Amino acid sequence: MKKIIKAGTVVTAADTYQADILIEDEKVTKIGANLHDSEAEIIDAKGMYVFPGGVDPHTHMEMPFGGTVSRDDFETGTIAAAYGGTTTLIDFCLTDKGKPLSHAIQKWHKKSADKAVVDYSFHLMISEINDAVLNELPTVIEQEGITSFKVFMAYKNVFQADDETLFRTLITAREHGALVMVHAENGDVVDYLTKKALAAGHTEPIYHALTRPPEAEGEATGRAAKLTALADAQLYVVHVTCKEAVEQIADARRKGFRVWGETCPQYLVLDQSYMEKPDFEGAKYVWSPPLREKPHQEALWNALKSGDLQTIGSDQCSFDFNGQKDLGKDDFTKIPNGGPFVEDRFSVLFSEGVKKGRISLNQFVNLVSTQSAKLFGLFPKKGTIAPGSDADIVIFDPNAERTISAKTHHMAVDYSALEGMKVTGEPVAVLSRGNYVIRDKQFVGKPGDGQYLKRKQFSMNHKAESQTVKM
Ligand SMILES: NC(=O)NCCC(=O)O
Ligand SMILES: [Zn+2]
Ligand SMILES: [Zn+2]
Repeated sequence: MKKIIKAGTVVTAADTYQADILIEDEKVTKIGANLHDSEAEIIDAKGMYVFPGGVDPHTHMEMPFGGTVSRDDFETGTIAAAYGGTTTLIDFCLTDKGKPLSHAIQKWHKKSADKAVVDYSFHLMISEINDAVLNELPTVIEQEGITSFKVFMAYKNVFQADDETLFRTLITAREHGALVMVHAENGDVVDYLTKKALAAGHTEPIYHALTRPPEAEGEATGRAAKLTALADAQLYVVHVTCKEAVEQIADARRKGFRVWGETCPQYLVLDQSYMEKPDFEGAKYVWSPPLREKPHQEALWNALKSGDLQTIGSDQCSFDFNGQKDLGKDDFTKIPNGGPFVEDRFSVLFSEGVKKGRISLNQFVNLVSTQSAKLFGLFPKKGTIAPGSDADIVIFDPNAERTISAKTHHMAVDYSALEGMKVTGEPVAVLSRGNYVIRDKQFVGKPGDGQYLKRKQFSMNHKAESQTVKM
């Protein structure tokens, strides 16, 4: 069925203009004034922004972690994403040492294929480099279209890889045109500080933050950036939380190295003091790296504005407060790390960023959609509104006001980290490849309609930043 989105304000990373959009066969086919087609359904977007669907580069759906499994799966998680204006997400596929990579990838396909309501793809965790892994990687890249590898520099004795593994992954990624992602914290330092805190009898949630200082994140970020330079490779640092890490990324970029950084809405709007809430409520705010003291928020906003950080991920990894977070009631190290944000990523950035004058409208689109599509090999199919692009479109009321609450959100988790927060701006309708997933603020999609996306390789002549972003 053809559709024409009429009279909206179309916003891309590069432009803001008034136009109609014709959608045929899942694609945008025409953009212009006064478009007409007698067969098309007309969608009135007067007074609305028309954004490309959000691309969330960082989610963990139904992920085994911390002795439990993250609460939102590919069904509830992608429905919540759609409500929030996200039409593509890239989830982290966890591998097991000693097992074929294909084993993990098949597991992730099984979890997602019949459940996802919007399109999705996978990053692949690399925990070891050996002949078996090296032999399998060309298939992973060419047949599965997985062109980004994740290495954890933290979570000692669980996911943490050593520097040799990181360095060899970087070299391998360069050879295969893939992008390496790191969780950058010095896991050995964190492990030492954690043991010391526990030995001193400190068990409360706040000690999660106190044992993971910003310096440990800055050190690991700098180390990863330097190894990237040495390997002549390309690096994406996930969930950057602090000034120390931003400085390392900015420094590497100034020197011309191919290093990018992501932050998450939680680090922009919440701070370390939340972890001191009484009655164990601080556990709701346990992420790794942890929430930081308030001044770091300023550094992150400045980095988004200046371009030192380029993307916003949700790091969706939700655990119920009752029955999951409380695994750590007597020991902060047993609190499952992570929180629910896939639904709120887009509107929090609009409300706190654009509405409060911290970033421009076009920077907003770049951060929540375009730049992730470019870096992860999905552009221009995803991440923009242009003839030939998938018709992944958000019709957004910039003046709608609402209060975030677990009572009304669509994630499967029993709390919201943003309970009571007022935001301005809300998706009214969301299209995924031309089909409604959200209509009149209600979900109308279908589990299984989301398609798995094979992604392009990261080329050495990558043009990720060549398109001008309006400031
Ligand atoms: N960030 C977090 O606390 N949980 C999700 C796993 C990760 O990204 O490290
Ligand atoms: Zn992480
Ligand atoms: Zn994560």
